Amino acid sequence: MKIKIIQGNNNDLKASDINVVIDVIRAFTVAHYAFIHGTKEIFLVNSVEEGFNYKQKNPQFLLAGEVNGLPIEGFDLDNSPLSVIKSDLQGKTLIQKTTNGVKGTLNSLNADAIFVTGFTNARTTARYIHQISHMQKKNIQINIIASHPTGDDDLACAEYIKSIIENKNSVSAEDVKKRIENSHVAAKFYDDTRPEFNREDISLCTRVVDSNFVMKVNTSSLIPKIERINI
Ligand SMILES: O=C(O)[C@H](CS(=O)(=O)O)OP(=O)(O)O
Ligand SMILES: [Mg+2]
Repeated sequence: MKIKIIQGNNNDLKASDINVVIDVIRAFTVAHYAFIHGTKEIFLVNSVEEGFNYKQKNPQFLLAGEVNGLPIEGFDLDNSPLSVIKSDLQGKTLIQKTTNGVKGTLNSLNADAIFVTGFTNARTTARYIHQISHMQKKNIQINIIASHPTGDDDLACAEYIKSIIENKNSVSAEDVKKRIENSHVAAKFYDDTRPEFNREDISLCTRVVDSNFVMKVNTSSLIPKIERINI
């Protein structure tokens, strides 16, 4: 098995067996809590305009995401896990647009299987990938994409996932949590002059939330979507 960690949301990746795209702060933490709170599926779009166009055709869908980390006028949800856990998302379909996680995923579709995760579901996702990769006969190629180009939050999580897939378990969850909290990406959430960013979001991003599902991208629809795969 070959596992490569790649940073950034705009990589030109060669075809692989499995891609795992990580966004801890905050897109795939949002996605994980959204599924826990009943979301059915999450379509991924590259731009605000694409989101509005898709919503126009499907007015019952909810738009979620950010530009520069901030809420988007006309969207139903921002990119905050705190907002998500306070919302009724039972049976809802979301359309998600974010800077790193969503963009990084839409640029990582060249694989037989694509998973997304934050830290909350990292261990579950890594154990699942460990399992399925050992069921394969061939020497498989796995890319772990830490979607923030420079953020240690996603990189720490990528190293954690890699160590679990390899069954080395050499990176502790506690260390990853500290690296997420100390990453430059997290700083604005602790800055009292930026009340639009809530530190509770980082608290929600740094918990292990055990759940019985992984988040897999379905590329067979016109617009790729994240689905909940029960394991
Ligand atoms: O809203 C977020 O957490 C980020 C944007 S920024 O890094 O805060 O500007 O988007 P994401 O795609 O969730 O990394
Ligand atoms: Mg991020």
